Amino acid sequence: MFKVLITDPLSPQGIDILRRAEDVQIVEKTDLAPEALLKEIEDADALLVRSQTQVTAEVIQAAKRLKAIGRAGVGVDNIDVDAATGKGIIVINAPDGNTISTAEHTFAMLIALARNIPQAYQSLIRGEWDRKRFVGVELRDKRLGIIGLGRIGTEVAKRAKAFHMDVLAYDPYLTPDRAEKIGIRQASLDEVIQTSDFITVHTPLTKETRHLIDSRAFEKMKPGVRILNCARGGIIDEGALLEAIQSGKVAGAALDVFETEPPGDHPLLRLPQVIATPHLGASTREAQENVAVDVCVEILHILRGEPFKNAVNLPSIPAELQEKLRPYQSLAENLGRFALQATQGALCSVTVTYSGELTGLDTAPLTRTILKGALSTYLSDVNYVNATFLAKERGIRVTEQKVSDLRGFTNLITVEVVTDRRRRTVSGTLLNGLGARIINIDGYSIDVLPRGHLLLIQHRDQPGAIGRVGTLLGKHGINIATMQVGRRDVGGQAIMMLSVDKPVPPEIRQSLARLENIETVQEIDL
Ligand SMILES: NC(=O)c1ccc[n+]([C@@H]2O[C@H](COP(=O)([O-])OP(=O)(O)OC[C@H]3O[C@@H](n4cnc5c(N)ncnc54)[C@H](O)[C@@H]3O)[C@@H](O)[C@H]2O)c1
Ligand SMILES: O=C(O)[C@H](O)COP(=O)(O)O
Repeated sequence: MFKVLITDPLSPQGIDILRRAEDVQIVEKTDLAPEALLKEIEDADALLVRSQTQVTAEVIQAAKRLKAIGRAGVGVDNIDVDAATGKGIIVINAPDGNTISTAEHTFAMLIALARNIPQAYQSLIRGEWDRKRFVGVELRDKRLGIIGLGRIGTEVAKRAKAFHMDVLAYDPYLTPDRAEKIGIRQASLDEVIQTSDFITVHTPLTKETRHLIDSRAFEKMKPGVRILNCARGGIIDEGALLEAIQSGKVAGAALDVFETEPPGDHPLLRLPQVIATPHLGASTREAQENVAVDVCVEILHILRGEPFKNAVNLPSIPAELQEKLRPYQSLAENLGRFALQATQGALCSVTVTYSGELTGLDTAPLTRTILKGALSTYLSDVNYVNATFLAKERGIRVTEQKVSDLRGFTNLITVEVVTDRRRRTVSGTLLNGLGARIINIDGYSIDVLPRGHLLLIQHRDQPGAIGRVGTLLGKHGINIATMQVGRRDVGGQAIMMLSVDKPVPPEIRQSLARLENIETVQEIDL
């Protein structure tokens, strides 16, 4: 039974999906105090949140079984994604479900800001009839500067064009092709800031975008500019905005989000030029249904070990590529495990070489699997999510290359590991209809099924060495299932690769290593 903890209000349409799942126990506790969350998360398998719950490193550390954190929405700035990645916890979001709602909300704010609608309404319900004070401005022919032209920014741009606005956008990751397709002009941040009549931000809140609009930016703006933030508090420096409004530089601002939420008695909210909503961008029935359904479906997939999408801490793999790589996954993991177990010592670097039909594919997911296999030799909590992160954290160099040398196979994966003790190279292939095989170790050709208990013995190619190994294992009741011998020169260095029916205890391995002409003995468990 999987415990799914829900700590922010989620649409019942999503929760019902989990309710119908026989392997899920739902614990729905919104407004948990931080201490109570630390307790409740301990035995949870998944956590579902919106933007309110602060999923800090402390919360993630307290979790003993957590496999996934689902964000029913876009922004994950309330989740310590690095801490989750370090612990191998998948973080997913629901990026598409609230785009239209947030774009429409931004547009509602834009019009309300241009025509002073909230202020006029307040005045009217106070019993006044003031038509002079609330004279607004038209949107037609005004320049709208959009900072961040992703999903929401693009929808805002389309609506602005319908209102005959002159749309300019700054987004460092926007290609000229996309800008042309949307029908807007791409510009530098400075041009957007200096020439726009309205400026709206639609970036995530990151180290790069925090206070992207600060006092220096306000200085460069056109007098009378109007500012909108329906993305994240903190992209605009609230102190600088306050000064810019008070000085008369900025004519008005529309804010849906704040650096601290709720903002409390914020000085910006006391200014008549500021209109605001309490983070309502995604608050429509449609958006909430969309994001809750999306995230609940995906969380079930993750818990059940099925393919899923929208992971924030994993690169997304197109379904077609996943299909092509799937047969190689187990070989890749076993090559990683084999290489490091056969080598021992502190891992310094891993080089993976792909040949044959693999050269035409994006093999990064396989390299990640190889790393997972290798690191699982000495780390207990390594998984597909944190393998690359843990390797980086430990300063392990990971290199991927593609070559045409196939040695007669249609596909070939070669893993070279370098530890503080030695270097080892292991190659494997997927044989058509016969499954995976390890076909080479350090240049010695072999043919071994990568599974079960294996013994890798390095010896000198002398008469009697093989017999002595067989006799000693037999004496201790260890049955040899298969044995392969590889050598380069007669009488020189050689290897034996044995698969045995049960684990070989350390004292027997030591006895084997003391036999005449035997040099090293490594046990490998796959
Ligand atoms: N108010 C709300 O209720 C609400 C609802 C949904 C989303 N949001 C916020 O809106 C943000 C945008 O959502 P989205 O779905 O459009 O995301 P998105 O990922 O589709 O778009 C973000 C865009 O910002 C751009 N960007 C990143 N760094 C930038 C920088 N330094 N300068 C300029 N552009 C930069 C990216 O290239 C991308 O195109 C989310 O991150 C979230 O914080 C708020
Ligand atoms: O990033 C988002 O999706 C929005 O800010 C919505 O946040 P919410 O789920 O708390 O409304």
